[in-house]
This record gives sequence, C-alpha cells and structure tokens, in this order.
Amino acid sequence: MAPLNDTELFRSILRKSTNIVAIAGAGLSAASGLSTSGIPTFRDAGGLWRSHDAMSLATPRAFFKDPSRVWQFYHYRRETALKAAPNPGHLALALLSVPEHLKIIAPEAKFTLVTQNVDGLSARASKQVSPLREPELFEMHGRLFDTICTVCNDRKANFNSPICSALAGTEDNLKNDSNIPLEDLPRCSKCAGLLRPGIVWFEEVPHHLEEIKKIVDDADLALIVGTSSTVYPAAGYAHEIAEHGGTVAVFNIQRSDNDDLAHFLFIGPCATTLPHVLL
Ligand SMILES: CC(C)NC(=O)[C@H](Cc1c[nH]c2ccccc12)NC(=O)[C@H](CCCC/N=C(/NCCC(=O)O)S[C@H]1O[C@H](COP(=O)(O)OP(=O)(O)OC[C@H]2O[C@@H](n3cnc4c(N)ncnc43)[C@H](O)[C@@H]2O)[C@@H](O)[C@H]1O)NC(=O)OCc1ccccc1
Ligand SMILES: [Zn+2]
Repeated sequence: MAPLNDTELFRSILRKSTNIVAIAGAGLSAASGLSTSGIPTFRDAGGLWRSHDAMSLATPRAFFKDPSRVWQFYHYRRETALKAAPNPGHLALALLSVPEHLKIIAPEAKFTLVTQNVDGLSARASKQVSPLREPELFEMHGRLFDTICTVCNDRKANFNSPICSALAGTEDNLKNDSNIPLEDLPRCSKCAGLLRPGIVWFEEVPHHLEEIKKIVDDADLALIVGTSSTVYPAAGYAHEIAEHGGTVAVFNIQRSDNDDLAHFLFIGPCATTLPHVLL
C-alpha cells in the first residue's frame, strides 16, 4: 500500500504509541550549515571531499595509510560543525525527549533518538530544550569532538579549534592535501601517542548496539529521518520494526530505499516537516 502523508492520521497513531524511536541521518543536519548548501550529506557533491570519496576516508585502513589526510578530512568536518547550529528538525526531535512535552502528544510513550550523525547537533539541541536533562540519545557512529589515543586508548572530548596548530587553515583548502608530519598531528596528553577521531569507521562495530537492539525490538513507531538507509546495521532497523507490526514514518527530501516499507512518507526538508508533523 502506498505510504500516506496524512498528518492527522499520523498524529492519532503517535498519540496511541508506547515506544517511539527515531533513526536519523545526514539529512537531519543538512539545513544547519552556514553556507547555503548547509552541512554536506555524504551524497552531496557526489560524496566527495577534495577529490577523495568521503566514505573511503572513513576506514581504519585509510587512517593508518595516511593519518595526515584523514585528520584534514575530520578537521574540516569539526570546523564545519562548530560553525553550525541545531535546526528546527533537531529541536522538534529533542522536544520528544522532554517528558512534559511528550506527555501532551503521546501520553503513554517513551522516546529514543538514534543518530548516525557525528556532528553533535542533536546533543546540542537537547541541551537547548532541556539543559538539565541527559537526552535519550544514542550517537551510534561516534562523535567528531571525541578523540581516541591509538596507543593507550584514552577517549576524550576535545572541542579545541583547531585541534592542533598544524591543521589550522587546512579546512579552507578544498583542493589539495598538505602533508602534515606525524609528530605534528593531534597527540595524546597522557602518552603522546597519535590520536584518532572518536568516530566509528566502516568495518568497525557501532556503539550501543545492545541498547539499540532492545529499543528497536520494543518499538511500535519509527521515525526514519533524513537517511538514505544504505549503511548497516542502522539501515536494517526500520525493516525490523515493520516486521514486528510497528508503524514506520519516513521524513526525507526525496524518495529513498525505505519507502516501500513506510506507512507514512513526509517528503520535504525535515527542518520543516518534523516541526509541522510533531509539534
Ligand atoms: C556502505 C554499506 C553497504 N556498508 C555498510 O553498511 C558497512 C558494512 C556492512 C555491515 N553490514 C552489512 C550488511 C549488508 C551490506 C554491508 C554491510 N557497515 C559497517 O561497516 C558498519 C559501520 C558503519 C558505520 C560507518 N561510519 C559512518 N559514519 C561515521 C564516519 C563519518 O561520519 O565519517 S556511516 C555514515 O554513512 C552513512 C551516511 O548515510 P546518511 O546519513 O543516510 O547520509 P546520506 O548522505 O547517504 O543520505 C542523506 C539522506 O538525507 C536526505 N536529505 C538530504 N537533505 C535533506 C533534508 N533537508 N531533509 C530531509 N532529508 C534530506 C537525502 O535524500 C538522503 O536520503 C551514515 O550512517 C553515516 O554515519 N560496521 C560493521 O558492520 O561492523 C561489523 C559489525 C557490525 C555489527 C556487529 C558486529 C560487527
Ligand atoms: Zn595515549
């Protein structure tokens, strides 16, 4: 059956739901960048950064082969995210984490946000709408603003800009790589070992898989927001929820792989559709 975009009907199902989970992707942050094109999604610009395929840079092999290049890639994304701010889409989802608000639109429900984004904008949105509360948020692919030591495994939050002087200004050069010596790349304050970004790269196991599995198993309503649903295990959750009789609502600027199993499809920029449907 073709997915519906009947907001009233969706709201009646939302009101009766008990376990709501949102699965978010790069499209949620698309509207947050300063430049008109916002924060590029992986697909924007053909998924390229400089002349490199962004996904091929997001692997342990790429990092250990050329840490200078991969650090320039993540430095560029850190600086872009630092200049960005949560958009109304982030805020609409963050409000679902506020019990007083959730009680109004879904009296019996629990809400959890699972994001594939590493830009930290959903966490910032939650801080904005409820400063004192730890958001029900799982950043399953890691955080741009975490570092991990490749020697002693120390994980730290690091919002320094630039994260090290050798990377300063490289974010503006969208053409060529500069070859930064290993000793000038971000180093561990404990053992001076080489730091890597606190990101889950391809072939690496995502975070919080156990907790997320329980939430997906219990979910009776899934909001699939701004994702092409091409990367697993995240891309499989909507299927699992539809299979056990849950309702799936897709929010995307265009048709995407998950539409065939969607009960609701809200086409448009999710910074507009999410507040419109949820608030
Ligand atoms: C390419 C794909 C086929 N490969 C995988 O899925 C691989 C391999 C694999 C595992 N299982 C499989 C099963 C089948 C096939 C392959 C696999 N998965 C892995 O390697 C995972 C790890 C994957 C994580 C990799 N790291 C990321 N990110 C951090 C890095 C970084 O950010 O640099 S993935 C990264 O890419 C994905 C990009 O997708 P989207 O976010 O959806 O972005 P995209 O640009 O594609 O689409 C944007 C969408 O938004 C829409 N949009 C745009 N603007 C708007 C707008 N304004 N409003 C609304 N919508 C909008 C567009 O229309 C579009 O639909 C995200 O997940 C993102 O986090 N690890 C793993 O499997 O480990 C082993 C394991 C696992 C479990 C248990 C034991 C062992
Ligand atoms: Zn260390």
